[in-house]
Amino acid sequence: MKLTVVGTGYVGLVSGVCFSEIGNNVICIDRDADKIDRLKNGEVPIYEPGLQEYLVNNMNNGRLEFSTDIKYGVKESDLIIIAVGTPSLPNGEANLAFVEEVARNIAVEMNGYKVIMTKSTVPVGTNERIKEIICSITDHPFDVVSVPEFLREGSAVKDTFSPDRVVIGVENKRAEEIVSELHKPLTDKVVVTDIRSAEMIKYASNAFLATKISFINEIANICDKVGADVSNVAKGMGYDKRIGPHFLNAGIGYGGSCFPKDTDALIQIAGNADYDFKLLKAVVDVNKHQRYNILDKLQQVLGNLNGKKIAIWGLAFKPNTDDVRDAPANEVITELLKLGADVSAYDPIAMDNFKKSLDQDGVSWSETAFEAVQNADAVCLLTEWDEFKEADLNQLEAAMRFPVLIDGRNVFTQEQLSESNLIYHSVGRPRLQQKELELYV
Ligand SMILES: NC(=O)C1=CN([C@@H]2O[C@H](COP(=O)(O)OP(=O)(O)OC[C@H]3O[C@@H](n4cnc5c(N)ncnc54)[C@H](O)[C@@H]3O)[C@@H](O)[C@H]2O)C=CC1
Ligand SMILES: O=C(O)[C@H]1O[C@H](OP(=O)(O)OP(=O)(O)OC[C@H]2O[C@@H](n3ccc(=O)[nH]c3=O)[C@H](O)[C@@H]2O)[C@H](O)[C@@H](O)[C@@H]1O
Repeated sequence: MKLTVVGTGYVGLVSGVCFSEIGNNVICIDRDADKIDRLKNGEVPIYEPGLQEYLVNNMNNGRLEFSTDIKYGVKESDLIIIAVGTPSLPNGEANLAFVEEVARNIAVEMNGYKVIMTKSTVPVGTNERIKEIICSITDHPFDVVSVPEFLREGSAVKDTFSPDRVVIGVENKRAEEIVSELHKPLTDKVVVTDIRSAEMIKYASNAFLATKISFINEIANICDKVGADVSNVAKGMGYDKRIGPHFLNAGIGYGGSCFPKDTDALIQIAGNADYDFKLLKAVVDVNKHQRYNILDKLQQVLGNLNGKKIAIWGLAFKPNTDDVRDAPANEVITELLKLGADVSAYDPIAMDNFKKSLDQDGVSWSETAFEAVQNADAVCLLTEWDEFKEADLNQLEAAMRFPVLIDGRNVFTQEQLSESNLIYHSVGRPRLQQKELELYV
C-alpha cells in the first residue's frame, strides 16, 4: 500500500518507519524542514530504541521517504495519516489547530478518493470536524477513519509491531477494508467501531492507566504511614487477574506528553458535555502532589535545603526516551532551586532536551552519574534508567558528603541496600528505610 504520514514526531515517525518495514511505501511529511533534512540523512531526531536500523534499511530499499511537501504526499497516496500534536490549551482542552490545519492542507491537494486516518489523540467529535473542513474545500470523495495510537515511548517500535489491539473507528465498509488490510500483518485483535467510540477508547485507556498510577501512589503514601510495603502490596494485588500487575509501580507519579494532557482533556470533554468527572479530577490532583513528596522526604532528612547540594539522577519522564515533556524532574528541580539548594543533574540521554525545557539557570549539568553526586548532601532518583539501578551503592556512598538516597521510583532492593550504609527513603516502603542522618553528623 502507498501511504503518507503527516507529522513526523514520536508517533508519525515510528508509524511511518514500521509501516514501511511491513512492506508499504511510505512518505513522511513534516513542516519542520530541519527535522526532515536530518531524516533524509538517515539521522533519527528522537531517542527510540530500534528505530534507526529500520529507518535506514527502508530508506535504502526505497520504501521510505521524507518531505516537507504535503502536496506531494497527498497526490502520491490514497491513505493519509494525521499524526500531528494535540497539546493542551491553558484550560486543559486539546489544541486542535495543527490537526485542523493539516485537514485543510490535505483537502486543498486532493486529486481523487482518499482515506484520512487520524492517529493524533483527539476529543470526541473531532473526526466529524475534520470531515466538515474537508467537505467545505473539495468535492473529491474521501472517508475519515479514527485509529488511535497506543504506543509507549521507549518501546514504540515493539509496541507498533505487536500492539495489544488496533481500534478502527469507521463509517463504511470501503474504508474499513483498506485500514484493516494495512493493520493485518500486525495483529488480529482488531476492534471495529464507530468513530466517536474509537476517539473515546483512546482517552478512556489513558485515563484508566493514570488512575491505576494515582491509586497505587495513594496506597504507597498510606503504606509510608502504617508500615506496609507498597511493592509487596502491588505484587499481592497484581496476581489477581481482574487487577493485573501492570501500572502499579508507585513513585513520583506520571509525566510525559500524554497522560497529563489527555487526563486534562478528558475532564474538559466531560465538562463540555455537562458531566463532572470527579474521579479523574482526583487522579490528576493526586499526581500533582506526588511529585513533591520526594521533597518532603528530603526535608525530613536534611532539614533546611538552603545551600545543600542535591544531585538529581534522571530527567526524562521515564527511561529509554529523551522526551522531557511534563517530566516530574522539571517541578522537582524548580522547587529545589526555590528552596536555595545547589542542584547538580544528570541523565544518560535527555540532558540536552531538558536544558532547553527548563526556563531557569542555576543547575550544574554533570557528564556522568557519579560526577553529579560528588560531595552531594543527597541524591534523588527520578527516572529508573538501568544505569542508576545497577549503580554500585558503596561507590555512591563514598562519593557523597552525606549518603542520602531518595528513590523516587522504588528501584533498589533490600539485598542491594543491606550491603550499604545509605540513608534510604523510597515511596511507600518504610521498612527499607535505613539509618538516620544523626549517625553521620
Ligand atoms: N508521544 C507518544 O508517545 C504518543 C502520542 N500520541 C498522540 O499522537 C499525536 C502526536 O504526538 P507526538 O508524535 O508525540 O507529537 P510530536 O510533537 O512529537 O510530533 C508532531 C509533529 O507534527 C509536526 N507538525 C505540526 N503541524 C504540522 C503541519 N501542519 N504539517 C506538517 N507537520 C506538522 C511537528 O513539526 C512535529 O514534528 C498527539 O495527539 C499525541 O497525543 C498517541 C500515542 C502515543
Ligand atoms: O497516549 C500516549 O501518548 C501514550 O501514553 C502512555 O505511554 P507513555 O507516556 O509513553 O509512557 P508510560 O510507560 O505509559 O508512562 C507514563 C508515565 O507514567 C509513569 N508510570 C508508569 C507506570 C507505573 O506503574 N507507574 C508510573 O509512575 C511513568 O514513569 C511515566 O512518567 C501509554 O502507556 C500509551 O499506551 C499511550 O499511547
